[in-house]
Amino acid sequence: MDEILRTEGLSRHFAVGARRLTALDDVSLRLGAGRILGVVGESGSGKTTLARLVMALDRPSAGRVLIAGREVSAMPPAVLRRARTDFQMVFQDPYGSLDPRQRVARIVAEPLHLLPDPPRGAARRALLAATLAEVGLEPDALDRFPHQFSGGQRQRIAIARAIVTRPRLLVADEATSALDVTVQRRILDLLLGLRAKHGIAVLFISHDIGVVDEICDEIAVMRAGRIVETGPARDVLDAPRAPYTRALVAAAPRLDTVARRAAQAVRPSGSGRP
Ligand SMILES: Nc1ncnc2c1ncn2[C@@H]1O[C@H](COP(=O)(O)OP(=O)(O)OP(=O)(O)O)[C@@H](O)[C@H]1O
Repeated sequence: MDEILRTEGLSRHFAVGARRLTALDDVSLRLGAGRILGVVGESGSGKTTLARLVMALDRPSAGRVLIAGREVSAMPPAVLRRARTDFQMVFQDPYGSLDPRQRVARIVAEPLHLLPDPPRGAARRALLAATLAEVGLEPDALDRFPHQFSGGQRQRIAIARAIVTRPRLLVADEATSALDVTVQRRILDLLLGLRAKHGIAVLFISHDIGVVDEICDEIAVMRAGRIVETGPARDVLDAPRAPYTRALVAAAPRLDTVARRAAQAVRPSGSGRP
């Protein structure tokens, strides 16, 4: 496997008063180039902590993060800054994650300062317009402000910002959770399109197993900071081994297919596939 992301024995403890809280406990994951790995689990299971460690926004208490073979969790700041062109993040809140005072051109261009020789003038404008086209927005969007766009369009702007340096890894933390179902579908299609066209790998973090089902090749199920089950999406969803995964699949609210799987998963003899 041409590996883009690997975490090895990743742990993160926080001091909460006199107590030590373990947010992440010995998490080892691998993500191949151009693959989509879903990390699913309920609130508080450690998903955002994992995302922040992968993005090197936080340092692990133990273990390490390697992106394209380089240990980002131990890089000095100047080296890390350059490496960041290779991995970018899309956040949950399409309203809060874009600065309302800046025009879209400025917002999307923000990561370009990480490049050793950022494009300027007409070349910069052309790159920004081409990047907007990649996410399905017209070039005139560059001169507008975030409030002039819908939630789904804002998330497209956030994705444009994340791909402007042509990263090989996107970390999407609940990136579709604030959107209604039809808009959510279109954003998932956009991520799938970017993977197909550019081979971008995605670490797709969500509490929603139905959404994960729609987009992911592999799934890691998290509970209380630990991975309880991991494997190809079809295997994990069609025949969950861990009781916790079975309960998650059974509780998935939306998709008929998921409900069908849940019925199978809870049948005593139910390891068969639909
Ligand atoms: N900076 C921090 N200080 C103290 N505790 C923290 C900190 N960050 C996270 N935690 C705790 O770590 C645990 C995991 O939190 P995390 O945000 O990673 O979970 P999550 O799965 O992303 O949940 P959610 O979907 O609600 O964001 C929680 O108990 C949380 O309260």
